[in-house]
Amino acid sequence: MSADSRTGPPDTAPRHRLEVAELSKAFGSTRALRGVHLRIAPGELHGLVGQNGCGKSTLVKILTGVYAPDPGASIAVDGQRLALPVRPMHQRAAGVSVVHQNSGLVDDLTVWENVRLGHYRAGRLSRRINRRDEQRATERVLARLDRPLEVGRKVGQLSAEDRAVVAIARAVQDHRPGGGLIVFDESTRALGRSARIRFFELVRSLVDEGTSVLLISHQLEEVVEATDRVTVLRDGTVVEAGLRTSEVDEVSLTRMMLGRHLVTHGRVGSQVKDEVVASARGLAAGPVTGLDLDIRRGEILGLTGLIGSGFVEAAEALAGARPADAGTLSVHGRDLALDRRRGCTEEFVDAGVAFVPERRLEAGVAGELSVADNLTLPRVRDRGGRLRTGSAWQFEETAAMIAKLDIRPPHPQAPVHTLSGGNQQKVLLGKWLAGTPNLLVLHEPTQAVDVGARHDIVDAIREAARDGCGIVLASIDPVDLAVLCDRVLVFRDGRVAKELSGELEQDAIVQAVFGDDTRPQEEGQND
Ligand SMILES: Nc1ncnc2c1ncn2[C@@H]1O[C@H](COP(=O)(O)OP(=O)(O)OP(=O)(O)O)[C@@H](O)[C@H]1O
Repeated sequence: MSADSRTGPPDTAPRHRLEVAELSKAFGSTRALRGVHLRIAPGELHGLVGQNGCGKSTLVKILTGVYAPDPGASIAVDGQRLALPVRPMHQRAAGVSVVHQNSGLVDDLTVWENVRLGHYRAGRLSRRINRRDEQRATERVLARLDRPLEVGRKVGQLSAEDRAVVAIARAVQDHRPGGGLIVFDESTRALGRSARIRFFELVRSLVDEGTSVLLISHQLEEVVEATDRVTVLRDGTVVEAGLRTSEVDEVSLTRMMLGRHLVTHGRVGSQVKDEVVASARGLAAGPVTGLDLDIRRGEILGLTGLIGSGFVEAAEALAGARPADAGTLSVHGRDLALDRRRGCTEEFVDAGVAFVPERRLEAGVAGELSVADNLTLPRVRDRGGRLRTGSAWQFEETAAMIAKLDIRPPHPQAPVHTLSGGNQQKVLLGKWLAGTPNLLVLHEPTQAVDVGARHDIVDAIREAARDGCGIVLASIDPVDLAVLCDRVLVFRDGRVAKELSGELEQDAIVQAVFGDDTRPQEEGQND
C-alpha cells in the first residue's frame, strides 16, 4: 500500500483486520448510520445482520468509497488507518474487496474478462493487453480456490454456483493468501441448497487460511451455522457487537434485530374456493411443454424445482412476462394467448393478472418515481383524473400499504431508488396487492427481505388469497412453499414430476426436488 493512502501512526500489533469506529452517515433527514463500531479479527467469518434499511449496504458503500462518511469516523485495516473517503485504489491495496448482491458480473464477457476487468496489465511498449497472460492469471487464482473453470466461457452460461466462484476469484486476486477482507453483501441469496453448501466450503477454506470475511445476510440460519461472530444493527446503530455465534440462535438474533419477539407463522387452514379463476392449456415455454394448470380462487399454488427444470419459465409465461412458444390462459372468463406472436402485456393487466418478478430493479419498480407513484401506478388509468393523477385515493392507498408492509422510511414522496433493497421489494409487492388481482404470480417474493418483513409479506399474501385472488408462487425456498401453499408442483425436465398437497412439510419439498427419485444432479447445474 502506498504511504499516502494512510493517515495516523500504525498500531504496533494490529489485532483487527478491520476496525471501524464512530461511523455515521446521513442522507438528508435519514440517518442511515449512527456511530457504528465494527471489529473483525484476521481469519474470522463475521456476520452482519439487521432489518431492511438498517444501514448494512451503506456501511459497505462507505468501505468501497461510494459514499463519504460524516466527519469523525475512522476505518483501519490491519492497524493502518485509511484516508476518508476511501479511494478505490487504497481499498484494493488494503486487500478489501466486495462481492455485491448481484455479484457484479457481466454476462456477455468470459470468465477471464470478468475476473481481470479493471486489473488488466498492458504491455510496456505496445500498451496492448496480452490475452494469454490474463487467462493464465485467471487460471492461477481459480487454481488457488481449487475451483477450475473454463476461462473462455461466457459468464451468462454458468450456474449460480460457478458465477459465485468467478465473483470470489475476482475479489481475492489481489489478496496475498491468508490476507485481506472479503465482504459478501447478500451474495448467497440466489444460490440453491447444494450450491450454498459448496459456497460456504469455499469461504471456510479462505477463512482457515487467515482471510477475514464479512457476511451480510437475511438468512439467519446460515449466519448462525457459518459465522464465528455476529454484529447486529438496528436503525443505523449497533445493538450487539461481535457476539460469539455459538451463543445465539435464530430466535434470539431476530429479537435483537427487531427489538421484539416474533411469533413464527404456522400453516393456516385452506381458503380455496370451488371457482377456477385461471386455467392454462398447452403451455410451452423454455423446457416446458404441454402444461395444463387450473388455479382456484383463494388457492396458493407453488411451482418449484431445480433451476432449468422449467418452473420459472412456466410462472413467467403465466404472468405474460415471457412470451411462451404456445398456450392459452383463461382468467376469470377472459381468454389470453400466451404465445410470442399474439400475447400482449396490456391484455394481461386488463384481465387482472399481476406479476412480482425476482429481479425487481430491472423489471419491477420505477426507481426515479416516488413510493406513492410506484404503489398506485397500476390503478392510475382507471382511478386518476384526466388532468391530475394525484388525489385522495392515492394518498389513502399509499398510507395503508406503507403501514401494512412496514415500508421504511415511511415517506410517500421518497424516490424508490433511495430505499434499501428489501424496502423496494415491499413496494413492488404492495403495488399489486393493493389492487386485488384475479391472478397474482410471485417469483421469490421474500428474497432479500428481513425476517420481520417476511412475516408481513406472508400475511399480505394470505390476505390476498382470502380476498379471492389465485396465487402462483414460484420459489426455491422450501420454507415459503411449506408455510404458504395449498399445492406444490415440482418440475423436472420441463414437466411436473410430482404434486404435493395437504399438510406440506419443508423436508418433503426438499426431498421431492433433490431426493432419491431425482436423477443425479449434473455438473454445473444450478440448484
Ligand atoms: N442514496 C440514498 N439517498 C437517500 N437515502 C438513502 C440512500 N441510500 C440509502 N438510503 C437510506 O439509508 C437507509 C439505509 O439503507 P441501506 O441500503 O444501507 O439498508 P440495508 O440495511 O442495506 O437494507 P436491505 O437489507 O434492505 O438491503 C435507508 O433508510 C435508505 O432508505
